[in-house]
Amino acid sequence: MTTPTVLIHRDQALLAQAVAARLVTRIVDVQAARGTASVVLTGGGVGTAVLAELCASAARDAIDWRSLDIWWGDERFLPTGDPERNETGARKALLDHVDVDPARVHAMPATDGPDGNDPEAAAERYAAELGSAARPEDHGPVPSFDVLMLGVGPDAHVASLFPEMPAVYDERPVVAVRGAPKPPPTRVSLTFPSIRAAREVWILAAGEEKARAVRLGLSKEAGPVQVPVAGARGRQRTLFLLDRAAASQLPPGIERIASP
Ligand SMILES: O=C1O[C@H](COP(=O)(O)O)[C@@H](O)[C@H](O)[C@H]1O
Repeated sequence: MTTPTVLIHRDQALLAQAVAARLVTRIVDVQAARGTASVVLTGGGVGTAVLAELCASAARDAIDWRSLDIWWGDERFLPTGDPERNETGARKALLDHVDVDPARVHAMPATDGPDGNDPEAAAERYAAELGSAARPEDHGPVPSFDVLMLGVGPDAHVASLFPEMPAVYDERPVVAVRGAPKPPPTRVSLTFPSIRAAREVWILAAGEEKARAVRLGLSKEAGPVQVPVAGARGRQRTLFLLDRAAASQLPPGIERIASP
């Protein structure tokens, strides 16, 4: 697993702008090299703010939107269009405003989808969709995503992998989560093996309430079972992209790069 690099921006607004700019550069670079790129989106405050900033940026036109695969790291298992669904937030902030190929927007199933109110079946369906997109060179059941973004909860959860819950031990690519401590209780989530298949994992956190989770995620004090963010690492690169408040309790010895 890669050692994280920490980048600190002044506040959440600047963090979201900087991550949006970084995302454009990453996608454009990958598309220039390979023709297509893949990103995994996150829900949550910063993740959605990044998409809104990307939508507002003139540089968004540098992306070949039709050659981009869009996946999700987790989803709240609710009906299509529910405002609490991560998909709904992403569509409103960005996807409804750019020329994506609908066949390449891989939303996680909703409760009104083909499996109805069965999150285990929805998880299996999403795993199958990921499996179909994986190529031999990925050497695994999911694609080697070019960028996988994750928000962090104050309890250090990432995607819908909550501390000490069964999903943190699961080796399948996608799991159903029942009884999540943060509403809604029923969710679908990528697991650690799928997250770690990504070439780059970007952890996004803003605000004082995330400072402890960020510190634990960067320290050796606890492992991924207790501190899921500590288990989220990319194959080639792991970035912790923070605002100053979220970075206010970093463990000693962590290399950090700060912007004004
Ligand atoms: O419920 C969720 O929460 C996390 C973190 O959200 P935040 O608003 O505290 O940043 C998010 O990453 C995840 O996708 C979402 O389902």
